[in-house]
Amino acid sequence: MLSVRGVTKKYGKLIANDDISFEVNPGEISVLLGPNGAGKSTIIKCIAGLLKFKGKIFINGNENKSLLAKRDLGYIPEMPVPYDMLTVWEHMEFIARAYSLENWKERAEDLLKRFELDDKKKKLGNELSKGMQQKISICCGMLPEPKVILLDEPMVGLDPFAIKELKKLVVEKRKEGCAILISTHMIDSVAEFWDTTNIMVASGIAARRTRKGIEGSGENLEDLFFQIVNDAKKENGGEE
Ligand SMILES: Nc1ncnc2c1ncn2[C@@H]1O[C@H](COP(=O)(O)OP(=O)(O)OP(=O)(O)O)[C@@H](O)[C@H]1O
Repeated sequence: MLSVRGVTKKYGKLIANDDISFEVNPGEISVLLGPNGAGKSTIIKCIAGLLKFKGKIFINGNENKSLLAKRDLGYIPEMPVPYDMLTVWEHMEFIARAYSLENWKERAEDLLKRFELDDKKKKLGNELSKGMQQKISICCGMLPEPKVILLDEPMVGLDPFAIKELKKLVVEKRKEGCAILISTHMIDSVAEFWDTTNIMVASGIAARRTRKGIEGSGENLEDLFFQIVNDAKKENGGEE
């Protein structure tokens, strides 16, 4: 389970996350929606332990910067950063060693196959296309079988086959009981499988919904998103 409690993150004077709280339960796919600059990547980086912040974040009950929390956490960043001088297969080996994984080779082979990297095992990180970099980043993030998974704009740069495979993988992970947080602008790309959503506007959470709630009220997630963002803009004196 992921628990974010009262997180505030400032970059100098700019408040990027203002007292953010939410939870993602095991077996739940939660989507973080919001316009550019709303603060989605910042909260994901705070959860991943990459930024200092005020507040508390727990991964399965452990503070996010602890080793126990890191063991349970998988992070697929918005911008993949493969190691230039490691081959695709060496990326898998590196992660396996870093996490002291046992019996990982078959799983690594399977992941590489699913994302069509199995014939590119000898290619170096700096020889990969942007989409291939994103794919290796997904494989690296998933190899340790994390229980809490963060995906920041995961579909960007992927071809339709990889998008389909990633969606399948995410749904499988939900079935296995993982807590999954996906940040995206592409509402369509998560329409089939989201369970809960937090809509971020101007560094805060402007609305939360469950799929059941939306379906019960006859609302549509995309219409709701535009309405909430436009209302927030009006409140802030901006244009609609
Ligand atoms: N390293 C940084 N230094 C200073 N300001 C930053 C930094 N990173 C982000 N910001 C600012 O923090 C705010 C939130 O940015 P963030 O990247 O979290 O938004 P986002 O919702 O992920 O946006 P996008 O959808 O465009 O990726 C923005 O105003 C951005 O300019």
